[in-house]
Amino acid sequence: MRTCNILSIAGSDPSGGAGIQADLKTFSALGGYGMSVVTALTAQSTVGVTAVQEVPAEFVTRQLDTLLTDAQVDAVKIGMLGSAGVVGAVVKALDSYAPPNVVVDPVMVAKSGDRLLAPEAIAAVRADLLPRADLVTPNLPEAAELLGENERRDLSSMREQAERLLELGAKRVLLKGGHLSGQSSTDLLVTPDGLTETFSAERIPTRNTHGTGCTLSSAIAALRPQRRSYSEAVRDAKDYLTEALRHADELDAGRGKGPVHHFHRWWGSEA
Ligand SMILES: Nc1ncnc2c1ncn2[C@@H]1O[C@H](COP(=O)(O)OP(=O)(O)O)[C@@H](O)[C@H]1O
Ligand SMILES: Cc1ncc(COP(=O)(O)OP(=O)(O)O)c(N)n1
Repeated sequence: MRTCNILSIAGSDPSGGAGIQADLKTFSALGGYGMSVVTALTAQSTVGVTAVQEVPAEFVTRQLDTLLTDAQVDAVKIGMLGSAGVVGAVVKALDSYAPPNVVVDPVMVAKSGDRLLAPEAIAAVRADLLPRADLVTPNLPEAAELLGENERRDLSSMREQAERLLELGAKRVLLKGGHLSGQSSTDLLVTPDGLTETFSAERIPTRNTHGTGCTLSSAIAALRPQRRSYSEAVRDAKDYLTEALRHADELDAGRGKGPVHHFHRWWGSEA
């Protein structure tokens, strides 16, 4: 069987914990062949982001056209886009090349509190990008921003917010509960047929959670072509992330919130 090509359209994180670097590690660990289109450069460590350098939208288009006129991709993970211009460039490419399995992580603010999406670009993500997503994976603050509502902190309000996010046009919504507290970390998958599935994992007691959102969305993109459904891909992606969190304290990548560990040895089974 041909190895699946998985494309990350995202920003660079020199610390290797999030962004393009996390995505490519995840794709490789899960048996995919990773490709990347860089949308922004960040000067970033485990402590925080000190600067962001946008990639001009025209150059994002050039990267996408050059790659997608040559290679067939089996899934796309979209992360940090930075500006409305880059959102527009990505939307245009999705329309031109119609890649399958588009997973959108609507990255807005890093855990360090630094902004990774211009406030004026949120409207373009809502109106133009979400309707082209097979799955959107917001965390709780991102869901609230997309809906123009307050952040919700309980499962039944999360379910209502996920349903309202579906109305914005994404085919499926995985609302992530990593920002809640408690013994478990629970995410909700809502699909237009009215089904809601709960994915719960042990909450790993570590401060090294840099890149959890990037890792989860790229694991789903890598696994979707290898699984029968989004539900199976989310289940296995969350298992992969939970193990990467469990081993995070083995790394020493800086003084702040460290990255998760893309630990290869345990992973090997196919559905
Ligand atoms: N300490 C933890 N233990 C286990 N899973 C976690 C932990 N923190 C976050 N997660 C999981 O990581 C994924 C990303 O969650 P979240 O932190 O909400 O997103 P983001 O990184 O985009 O802010 C979710 O599946 C969430 O349940
Ligand atoms: C370049 C880049 N892209 C995305 C993020 C955000 O990553 P995420 O996994 O959502 O969470 P934190 O890294 O903020 O914990 C980023 N920081 N940098």
